[in-house]
Amino acid sequence: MISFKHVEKYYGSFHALKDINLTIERGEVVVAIGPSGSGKSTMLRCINALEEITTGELLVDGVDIHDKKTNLNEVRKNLGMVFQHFNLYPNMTVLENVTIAPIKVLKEDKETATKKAEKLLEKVGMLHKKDEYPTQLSGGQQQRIAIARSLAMEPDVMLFDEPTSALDPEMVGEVLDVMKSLAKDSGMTMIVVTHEMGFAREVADRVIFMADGQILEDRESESFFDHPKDERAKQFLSKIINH
Ligand SMILES: Nc1ncnc2c1ncn2[C@@H]1O[C@H](COP(=O)(O)OP(=O)(O)OP(=O)(O)O)[C@@H](O)[C@H]1O
Repeated sequence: MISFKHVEKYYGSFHALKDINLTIERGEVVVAIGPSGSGKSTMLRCINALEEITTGELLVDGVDIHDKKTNLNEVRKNLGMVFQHFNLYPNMTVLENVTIAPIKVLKEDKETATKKAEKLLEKVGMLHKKDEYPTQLSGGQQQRIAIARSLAMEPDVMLFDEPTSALDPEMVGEVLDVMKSLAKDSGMTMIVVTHEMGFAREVADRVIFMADGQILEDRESESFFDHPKDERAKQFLSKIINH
């Protein structure tokens, strides 16, 4: 469903992604880990063309998204993205934040969009806040709403870019719990960039370890955590675990 073939990415003269080859199948939960600056976010952002690739090929459901002729809006409808910062609309209620895109983009009528939004808000434990405004809510609550907002577009794939790293520690768990249930109950294809190793170990089917713009490991999660092969992956894990 997502396929990188020999993808290279430069920012000016800086080589951010080096020969990335990666295939992600429908329903897989893939977690990308690695040191800061290793290219994880860049890789994720290339998938919905928030970043352009320099060379190589990147297919999403068979569509070459970096082909100038591709209608990116169509492709992006199927790719939900949750960022570190939640970017909710501050002047809209929680419910309006979740219904706006389905009404405007998917042309759903208000009643259908509202029913769907309420179900999703219930799923992320935020239905009781539907008439409040984002600024009245905690970071963890806002991030759960951001997840509901993405899901309202009924994407095939959810991309998460360090969704818990801007949160106070006591709020991380509630967001990870929502993501866990999404991974386990919905069969959603998910690609998650995170520093949360417990989450990766528990939820990921596969782990990708990146360093210096390269994928150094791409393996089933359990085997990766039990026996990392790459020296840098070993060091990375031992540093994180000893912290
Ligand atoms: N717009 C940009 N212009 C120039 N360099 C960039 C840009 N975005 C990212 N980079 C550089 O590319 C490298 C990879 O960045 P990226 O954000 O993908 O790393 P990351 O692994 O996600 O790191 P972190 O865990 O800190 O978010 C970094 O060295 C970063 O400074």
